[in-house]
Amino acid sequence: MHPHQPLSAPDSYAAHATDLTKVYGTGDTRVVALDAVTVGFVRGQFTAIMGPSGSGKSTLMHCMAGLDSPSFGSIRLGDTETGSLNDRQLTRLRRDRIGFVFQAFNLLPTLSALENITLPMDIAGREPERAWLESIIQTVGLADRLGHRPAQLSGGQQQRVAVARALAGRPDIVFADEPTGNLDSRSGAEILEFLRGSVSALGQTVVMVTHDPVAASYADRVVFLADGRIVDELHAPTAEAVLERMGRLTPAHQV
Ligand SMILES: Nc1ncnc2c1ncn2[C@@H]1O[C@H](COP(=O)(O)OP(=O)(O)OP(=O)(O)O)[C@@H](O)[C@H]1O
Repeated sequence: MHPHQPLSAPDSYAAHATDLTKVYGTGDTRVVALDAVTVGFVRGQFTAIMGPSGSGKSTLMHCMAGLDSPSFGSIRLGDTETGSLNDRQLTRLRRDRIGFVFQAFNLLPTLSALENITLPMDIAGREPERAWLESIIQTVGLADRLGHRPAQLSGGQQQRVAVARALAGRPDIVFADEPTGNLDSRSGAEILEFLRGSVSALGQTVVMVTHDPVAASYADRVVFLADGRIVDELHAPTAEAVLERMGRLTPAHQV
């Protein structure tokens, strides 16, 4: 062993991108959405990704989660280089090791809350760990709603189902894309508390794209993107500090 190991040894990252570049289109329509981004998400941390509209937040998340493929560069999830996987292996990795929460909940309308929560595991043929599942259902406060269909639940309750679904399989990492974007501030705060609690109490790793400085203040770290590059980061952020940094990144014509 080398006596001077770096503080963040490679295996301390749940996900890591090196020189990640994504180019859409060609010629006149060519857009460099990500420009040689190198970033790591440490296990057991809650990271928020912020930046002006079009700065590459969703592209970064989609590439890291294996929903989109990089033009150049490499991505590691745990110790797996995703570039070396074929489509089937990538689908399985997404299913087994990644949890997703989307702005639009994405629940299946014909299934009950409980069936939605366990669906990814049912598809994978995995038995949920009972104690874990029950603790998640308790934590998100859904115990008395498990038989309800999504249409019988409020937006906040539907998003709680989606968070429980993302956590149920104990994924290596949860990616949340604007999870509070469709919620009133009280329901949004609940969802952020659950995500925060899954990191602090359960050791989950969460990466969340958001436009909201208050939402970002629940994270351990905020990474700021502008024009496809990481331009800044904040640790232990306050909403005020995030707002101030965002103000410096947003071009005057967008204010
Ligand atoms: N499928 C696509 N085809 C072509 N261009 C795309 C595609 N997806 C994204 N882009 C472009 O890449 C750039 C980054 O987009 P991205 O959606 O990652 O930004 P964002 O920061 O998530 O924006 P927003 O906050 O508005 O959601 C933008 O210029 C966008 O127009």
